[in-house]
Amino acid sequence: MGTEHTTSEHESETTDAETSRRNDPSPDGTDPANAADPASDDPGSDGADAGSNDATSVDAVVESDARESDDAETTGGTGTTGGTKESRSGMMDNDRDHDQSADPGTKASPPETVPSGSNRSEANSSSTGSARTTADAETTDAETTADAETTTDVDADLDTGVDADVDVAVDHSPSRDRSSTDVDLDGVVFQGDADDEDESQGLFDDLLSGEPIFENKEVLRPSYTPHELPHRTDQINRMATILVSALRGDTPSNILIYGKTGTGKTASAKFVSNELESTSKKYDVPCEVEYINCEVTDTQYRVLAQLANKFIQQNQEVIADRIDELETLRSRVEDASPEVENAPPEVENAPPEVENASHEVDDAPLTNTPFDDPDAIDARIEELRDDAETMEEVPMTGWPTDRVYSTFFDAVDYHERVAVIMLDEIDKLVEKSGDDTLYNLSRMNSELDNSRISIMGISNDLKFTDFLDPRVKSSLGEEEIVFPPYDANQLRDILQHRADVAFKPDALTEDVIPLCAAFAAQEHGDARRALDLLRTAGELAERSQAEVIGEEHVRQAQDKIELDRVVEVVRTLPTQSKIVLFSIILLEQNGVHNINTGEVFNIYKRLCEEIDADVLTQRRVTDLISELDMLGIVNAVVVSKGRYGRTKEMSLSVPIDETEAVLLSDSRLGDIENAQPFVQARFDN
Ligand SMILES: Nc1ncnc2c1ncn2[C@@H]1O[C@H](COP(=O)(O)OP(=O)(O)OP(=O)(O)O)[C@@H](O)[C@H]1O
Repeated sequence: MGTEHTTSEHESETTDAETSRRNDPSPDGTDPANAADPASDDPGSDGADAGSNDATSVDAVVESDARESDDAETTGGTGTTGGTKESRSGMMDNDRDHDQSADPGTKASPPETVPSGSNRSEANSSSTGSARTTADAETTDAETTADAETTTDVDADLDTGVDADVDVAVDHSPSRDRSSTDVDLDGVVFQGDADDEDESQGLFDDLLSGEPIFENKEVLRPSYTPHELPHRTDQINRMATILVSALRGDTPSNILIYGKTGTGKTASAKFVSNELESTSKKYDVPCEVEYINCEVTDTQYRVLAQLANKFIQQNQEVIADRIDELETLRSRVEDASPEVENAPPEVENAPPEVENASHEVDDAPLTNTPFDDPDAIDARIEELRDDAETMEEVPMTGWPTDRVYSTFFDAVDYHERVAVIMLDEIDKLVEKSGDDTLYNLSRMNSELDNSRISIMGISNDLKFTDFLDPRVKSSLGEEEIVFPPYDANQLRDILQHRADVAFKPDALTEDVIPLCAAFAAQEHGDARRALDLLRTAGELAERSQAEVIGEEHVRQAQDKIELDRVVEVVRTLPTQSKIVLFSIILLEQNGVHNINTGEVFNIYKRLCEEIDADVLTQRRVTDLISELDMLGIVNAVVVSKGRYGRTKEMSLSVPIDETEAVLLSDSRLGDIENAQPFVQARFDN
């Protein structure tokens, strides 16, 4: 396999990319918010028109006018976007004056804007069942009806087996189409319920009728990559300082990033990677970042296979570009050639100015190229095609690991480049499959001829390096960057930046952000939790058709998130723990306070017998209670009973009804029809 040194036209690529970004009204070129939001199909304005072409076209004009005005507003926002995107790309070349505050997310939000203003009133007036038609609409419809009504004779073979002449009155008018489709069968008129077929029942209209609170909800989702990361400037600058060597053609040191969950590790690393890649394109320095989430890709085989396939894909693109360039060069050589007989016929017939132009362009196209004659170009094109053909993608299973490794090795070394491999949740990879992958990756540079790799590991487990081979540990941890938890004030800033983009102006009362920040600060300064709270509070407010989000919505959101967490934890408990928890619930339901281990054990035993489960010893049950305590499901304290020794007294820390419902949804516990007798018998043993 030959070695290709890239000469692809990065400058023109960059320009194209920038142009398309400027023209694109969405924050990232693709706006998941708009794509995902069902309201973007403008349900409000369509309802009335279903089934009538005439009506549809009339309304479509009105609607498109309304949309045009919306679009005009949207375009204003687009300018901001382009500016922000462009300014971001200056980070690696020390142009840090970019305006991070102009977040692209501020722009266009078609789904929410459609139902508001003039479109909104049209939506409301036109799509909620028969009583919905407005006076204006009726006038227009009435005018249209007179001309539009036609009658068609249809031979219908009915179920009765009788051929009958059926007169179908087809009414093209909007109003008739909306109200009925009447079938006249030998004088008997069957009234079809056109409302059922052609119109919505207004299910969504009420929900759409309130002012939307969100401007762009996606900005609060975990999948959104923010374009500004307050309170992470130091960490971002440190990463940039280390990685800038990649742009100088040197190998950057490996980096390990630590920090608790939700402290912005992934968001910051991705931000820096995007900057690195866009700057590398700008300066035409081959540098790529490959991201792997090791929670999902957690074996050596899969990590290497995924990397190999990504590099193979990139190599194919590089080869295709190179072949294009060579073919262009080849045709310039042909055009410049005096041997007219070699020229294709259409060139002979071309108008004189075209022929002259092509001769003017280049008299000696091979000067300053490694090729002496056209045959050498052809040979190189052939060689590149062979390379592309021999690059075989790695299947997701089935190959021996050393074959996967060598395929990855060849792929990464195919041309000159610096590759940064970002291993998110790197501790999960080590936990699942040891440190072989990291060992192999960290010693690759000494064997690579054309390329260099650098590893960026991200982990929220500070201790995972304890399990690494000392060589791997020292190589991986060349640079370490710690992400401390956010405090409430920092979370407040983060939320404020996002809220400015996510919500309509004045959608939040002033205590909402501080409260979300305070709740999340209690959860070890987790920005993800803070954003979830804010989004959920907005959704709850929207659901209750409130005009603004208030403190009560944040509290409800906190309860909801907490409950969701509990439900998930309880649902995934092992059966034995579920039986223990169910015993505690039964005791609480019967008014027992300060429940002790003995009481729990007695009921637990009965329940196990009832559902044919193994009965564990009381000591094991005590351990399971401690685990439930650690998960925050029960609150257990050890109390001394004097000469009777010590015991655990416990109470439930989670909502009793919801927890019971989750437990009973387990097929084994759900079989217990009436558990009361077990509780009555709790003192029997
Ligand atoms: N400084 C910040 N500014 C804006 N948003 C932030 C900031 N820090 C974190 N976030 C947001 O918080 C969420 C969690 O961040 P991220 O995924 O980067 O955390 P993490 O430290 O990688 O967490 P984990 O270890 O659980 O993967 C993301 O939605 C991210 O956009």
